[in-house]
Amino acid sequence: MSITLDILEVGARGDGVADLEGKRFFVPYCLPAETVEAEPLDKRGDGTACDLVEVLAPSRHRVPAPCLHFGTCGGCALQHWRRDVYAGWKNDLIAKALAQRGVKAPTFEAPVTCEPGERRRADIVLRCQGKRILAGYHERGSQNVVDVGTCVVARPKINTAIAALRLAIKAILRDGTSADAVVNETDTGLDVLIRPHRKFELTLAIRETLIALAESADIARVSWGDRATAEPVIVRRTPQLILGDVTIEPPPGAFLQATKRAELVMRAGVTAWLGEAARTADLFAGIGALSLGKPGKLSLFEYDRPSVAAVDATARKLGGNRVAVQLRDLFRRPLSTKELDAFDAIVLDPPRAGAAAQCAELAASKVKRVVYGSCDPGSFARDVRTLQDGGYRLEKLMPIDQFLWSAHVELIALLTK
Ligand SMILES: C[S@@+](CC[C@H](N)C(=O)[O-])C[C@H]1O[C@@H](n2cnc3c(N)ncnc32)[C@H](O)[C@@H]1O
Repeated sequence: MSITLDILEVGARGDGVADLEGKRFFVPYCLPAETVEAEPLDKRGDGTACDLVEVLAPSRHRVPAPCLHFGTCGGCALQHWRRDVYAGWKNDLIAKALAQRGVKAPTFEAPVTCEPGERRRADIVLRCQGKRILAGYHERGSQNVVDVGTCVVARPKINTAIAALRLAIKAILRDGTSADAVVNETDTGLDVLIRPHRKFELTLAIRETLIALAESADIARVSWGDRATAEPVIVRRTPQLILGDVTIEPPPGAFLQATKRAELVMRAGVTAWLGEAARTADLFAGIGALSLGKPGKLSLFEYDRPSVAAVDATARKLGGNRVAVQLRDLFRRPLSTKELDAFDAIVLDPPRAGAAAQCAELAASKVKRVVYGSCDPGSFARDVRTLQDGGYRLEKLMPIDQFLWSAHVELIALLTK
């Protein structure tokens, strides 16, 4: 049975939040001050998740969504919100998380916003359903696949690859089977890793299909298999990322910042805020996108083997002993305070869970400058509180909206001691 709700705010997951008779409700695709009809579904946290049935009284900030799939596709949650008001909400997510942890925050730097058509990394689901191949993203809250013609946030070349993958995979998948494709746009072209969801022998016929796929969509490299064991089937050009004066060949399916603009802004933050630090450590370094090319000695720490191998190959090409990389699980074995004290500056850019154990060690260190990149305001605020208790000040913070129209937000921050 549906109920009528007044939406109070948009919560951290991008849903409208309402209170009715002391109970909390979460409704997708709503905006503050709207009255909506909603269908209560399941319990979620301290409230109930609902389906939106109808917007009865729309907000004056509601705008037409630019994508046909909006409302079904799980990729975007907030295309219906006027851009400036939406941008302010993203800043508030960070400010609220810091305030909840009692962190003293500076006035934020002007936020960096990314535009439609800028996403250079996409995880595409490929599924054979009867005679059809579906190629796109999961539906919101479901394992169903939305067959996406054009993704408005993705780079045009990624859309070309989705269309070509849909055609090519028809010759590979049988009814009821699926795969996914990590599509990265590098600085020298598309790098596609196809991961079948069950064991598939890489036959000659599949190889020929993948070679034809690469030709048809001008893909630089197509690989097959898991990230750890991926086999490049065709390399028409070497995928490369250009990081200042340094060039690196990312492994198939490598983590890339979601937009090139965000990568450049974050690199510029590291350069400007760390200055000429003689010895820098980059923790959770991935392929070194934030630090490679920096002056001085650089030590990178990362637990993904293919990324470490890629950085090591680049370090060897550079020669000398300026760049070193270590395979290390920083959740289980964070750098100790003593190890950290060997550096003048630290860059850290952990996954969504943040870096609790590493920040406990860092808080007790003598390191003067820390640049922290984060994609989760909650874990960031928790870690900064630990650093603040250890004597660090949060000096600068720049919000970066590289996950356009989702509830996620990136940021880069400077802490000093
Ligand atoms: C947000 S990405 C940042 C990568 C890099 N800084 C960049 O800008 O491309 C987080 C990185 O942390 C790595 N990572 C995740 N868990 C880790 C762990 N326990 N120890 C070390 N690295 C980890 C991931 O493999 C990934 O490369």
